[in-house]
Amino acid sequence: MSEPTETNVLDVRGLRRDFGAVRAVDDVSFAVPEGGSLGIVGESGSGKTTTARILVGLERADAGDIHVRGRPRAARVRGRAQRLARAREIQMVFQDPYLSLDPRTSVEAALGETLRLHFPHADHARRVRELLDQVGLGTRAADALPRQLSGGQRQRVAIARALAVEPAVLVLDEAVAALDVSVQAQILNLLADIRERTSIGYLFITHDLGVVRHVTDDVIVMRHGGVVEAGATADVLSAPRHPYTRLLLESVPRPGWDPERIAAARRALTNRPAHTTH
Ligand SMILES: Nc1ncnc2c1ncn2[C@@H]1O[C@H](COP(=O)(O)OP(=O)(O)OP(=O)(O)O)[C@@H](O)[C@H]1O
Repeated sequence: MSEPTETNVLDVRGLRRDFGAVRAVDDVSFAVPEGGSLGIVGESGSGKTTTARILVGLERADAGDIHVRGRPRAARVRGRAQRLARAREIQMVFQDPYLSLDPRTSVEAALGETLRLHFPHADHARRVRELLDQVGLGTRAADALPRQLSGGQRQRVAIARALAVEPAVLVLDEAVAALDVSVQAQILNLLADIRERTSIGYLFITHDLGVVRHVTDDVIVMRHGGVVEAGATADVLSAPRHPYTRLLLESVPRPGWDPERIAAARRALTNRPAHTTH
């Protein structure tokens, strides 16, 4: 893999994490160019979330390194200034914004709090309006509490709060999985618009190949902690090379979907050694 560069907002090399005997993340490497969008797909337990948690600093890596805009991401931080600088590198949006939004804090107060922490001297009222506008929420939403908003609106608030920090990379961990299909489409369109207007890089962690197809340029497929296939999304989805990727694609329900055939393919795959690459 090439050296970390400043034109890549994110470079990850040789990431590894063991939990006892389980190798949750096994020599995982990838890069996200400026303004790029990478999908990480794989079934439950394949190591996607652990990878994301290492990136944002919720979990430590046993090996590997992470560069943001060509600079090494510190494994440990000391003090407030370093912690804030680190948060400005990578922000994460989770599946359930209920868990990350304080139920007693209005949208405006939540955004204001983040802005005060990171940009104490800026004009916060103006920036709150800009952020609400950027995520398609009118200023009327400013006074609302999380419970007064729909799931899609809450996710817009979570995205606005992440953007408030002006991060280099936004990690979206199953960020649309809990939403209705039509709301999902709205949020994915919103994220695509934001990407067009900024140099932010996206990392979409998802089990949903439909999401990957619509919003990522490149994709890596994870299985048992390792990367079994990587490439341009269009190529990987139209001509998958690894049997596991083919199985994932066949598992997407569609007309003519045959559960028997998928079960047989799954059985065949289970008998293969876990770490074959092609
Ligand atoms: N804190 C932990 N302690 C022990 N094992 C863990 C821990 N976190 C994850 N694992 C194990 O690591 C492996 C990868 O889990 P991970 O959650 O990263 O997968 P995933 O692909 O994100 O799955 P999901 O979509 O269900 O979140 C699994 O075998 C899981 O049981």
